[in-house]
Parts: sequence; C-alpha cells; structure tokens
Amino acid sequence: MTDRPRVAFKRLDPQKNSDVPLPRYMTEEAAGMDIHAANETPVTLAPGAVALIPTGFSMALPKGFEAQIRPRSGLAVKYGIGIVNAPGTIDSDYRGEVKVALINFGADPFTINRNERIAQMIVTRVWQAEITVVDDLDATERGDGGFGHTGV
Ligand SMILES: O=c1ccn([C@H]2C[C@H](O)[C@@H](COP(=O)(O)OP(=O)(O)OP(=O)(O)O)O2)c(=O)[nH]1
Ligand SMILES: [Mg+2]
Repeated sequence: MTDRPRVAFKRLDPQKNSDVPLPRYMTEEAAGMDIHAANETPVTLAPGAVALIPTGFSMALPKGFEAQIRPRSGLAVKYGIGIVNAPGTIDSDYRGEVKVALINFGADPFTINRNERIAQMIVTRVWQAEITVVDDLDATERGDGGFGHTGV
C-alpha cells in the first residue's frame, strides 16, 4: 500500500528527551506504533490508581485521521495495566503533548520507568458526520431491541 497517511512528530524539549524513542512500528505489519514513557522519574501506580504519563512528543495528523491510544496486551495480561479512557482519542488538530492515561487494574503496585513501552497508537480514518434531525427514523428488523435481546 502506497497511500500511507503522513504523520509528523515533534520531539518536545529535544535535549531532555533525546533518549526517548519516538513512536514506531515494531514489526513490518504492526497495526500500532509503540509509545514510550517520557517521565523523568519512575511513577508507581498503586492498585486502582490512574496516572497521566508524558511521552515527550506532539504530533500532527492529516485532516480526516485520528490516532487511538490503546493498551499493550502484554502489560495488561501480566500486570493488569490498562488505559482508563481506552481507546484514547488524538484529534488531528491537537498539538499538545500526547499523554497516556494508564490505570492499574492489577493487585500489585506497578512502576512505569522512563523509556518503557506503555501503549500503542493506531492511525486511522475518521469521518465527521453530516447531522440531520428527524421526527421518525427508518424502520429496521432490530428496532429498539438491544443489550442481549438476541440471546447471550
Ligand atoms: O489518551 C489521550 C486522550 C487525549 N489526548 C489529547 C489529544 C486529544 O486531541 C485531546 C482531547 O482529548 P479528548 O477529546 O478525549 O478529551 P476531552 O476531555 O474531551 O478534552 P477536550 O475538551 O480538550 O476535547 O487530548 C491525549 O493526549 N491522550
Ligand atoms: Mg474532546
């Protein structure tokens, strides 16, 4: 595929953060780029705690794209580390530092060290909807059935 969207990264505070890798695809066909933590000192998450972890970069996505910040399954399965707002949304017009809102679902404290890979970022298309307000919606077989009405 040749029409890859162009994404610009800006390293924030280049001198301080030159040791923190920018997001990158770890394998040829990885869906997500791994994101590294840029916290200067270790951050320990008690069970149930949330921490907003800096990444040391900001970015510009093309219009019509978003980035999703998703958990890494290894951290989730081994240590119960997730993302409290998963998937986090990065808007194409956001120019601030990308941050990752980690949560410790595990039973033990977990420490995030600088440079660790804490999350992954997927770049994907997004559409803004054209909105109309109507009195009646079109009829469907499902109708208002939901929340398991077809069985579990
Ligand atoms: O995991 C995340 C989620 C969001 N953001 C940044 C990028 C995004 O464009 C901006 C706003 O995110 P969102 O719309 O999810 O948050 P909000 O609470 O609605 O804030 P706002 O009122 O600024 O839109 O915050 C991150 O850095 N990491
Ligand atoms: Mg918002």
